[in-house]
Amino acid sequence: MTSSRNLNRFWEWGRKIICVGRNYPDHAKELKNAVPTEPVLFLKPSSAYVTEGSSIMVPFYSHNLHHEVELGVVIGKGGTAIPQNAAMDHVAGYALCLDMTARDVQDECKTKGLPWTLAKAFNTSCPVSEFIPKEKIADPGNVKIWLKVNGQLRQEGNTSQMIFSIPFLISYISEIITLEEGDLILTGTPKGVSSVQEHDELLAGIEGIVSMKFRVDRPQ
Ligand SMILES: O=C(O)/C=C/C(=O)CC(=O)C(=O)O
Ligand SMILES: [Mg+2]
Repeated sequence: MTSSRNLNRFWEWGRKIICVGRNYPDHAKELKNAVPTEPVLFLKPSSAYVTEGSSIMVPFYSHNLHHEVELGVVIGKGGTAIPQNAAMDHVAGYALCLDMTARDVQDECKTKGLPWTLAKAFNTSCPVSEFIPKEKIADPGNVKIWLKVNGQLRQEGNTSQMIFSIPFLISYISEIITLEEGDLILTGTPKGVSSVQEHDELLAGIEGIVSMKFRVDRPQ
C-alpha cells in the first residue's frame, strides 16, 4: 500500500524521535561519561521539531542550552526486530539534526536520578534540515558533520567515529520499540558541545550534502 503522506516532510507525520546518546567516544569523554557498551536511548516528542525559518527557543527554566549536531536517519519501512543485515532496507533517507539540550537541567536530572525529559524533549529541541533521500549519501557511516555558532566552528566529527553503527542501531532499537514509517533516529553527537545564547546563529552541515541555519530566541 502506498502512503498518501510525503516523507519529504517527515516532521509533519507526528512519529517518534528516538535518540541515541554517548555514541561518540570523544563526546562521552568530554562529559566525563564512560564509553557505553550498549546504546543509551531516549525519546523526543514530535512537538520538538523545528524547521528552517523558525527559531530555537531557550526553555524558560534553563540557563545553559547546548547544541548537539547529529546525523538523523528517517525510517521508510517499519518493522520489529529487524535483522542488522536488512536494516538499511528500512531507511528512506537522512536529515541533519540538532539535539538541543538544557545541560543544566540534564545535570540536575542525572544527580537526582530523574529522566531527561525536561532537558531534551522541550518544544523546538529538534531542529531538522530538509529531507535527504537515501541515494544522496552513499555511506552514512562515513560523512563529516559540523556546526558553527556565529561563524565559529564548535563541532566537527565523522560518523565513522560512532560506537554503534546505523544498521546495529536500527536492529537494536526495533527489538524494543517497533519502528514506523516517518520515525527519526538521532545517532548521537561528536565532541564540541557548548552553550548557545539568545540571538546566536547556528549554522550546521553534512559536508557536501546539506547545510541549515537557525537562530536562537528566548520567550518573552
Ligand atoms: O550523559 C550526559 O551527560 C549527556 C549525554 C547526552 O546528552 C547524550 C547525547 O544526547 C549524545 O551523545 O548525543
Ligand atoms: Mg544527542
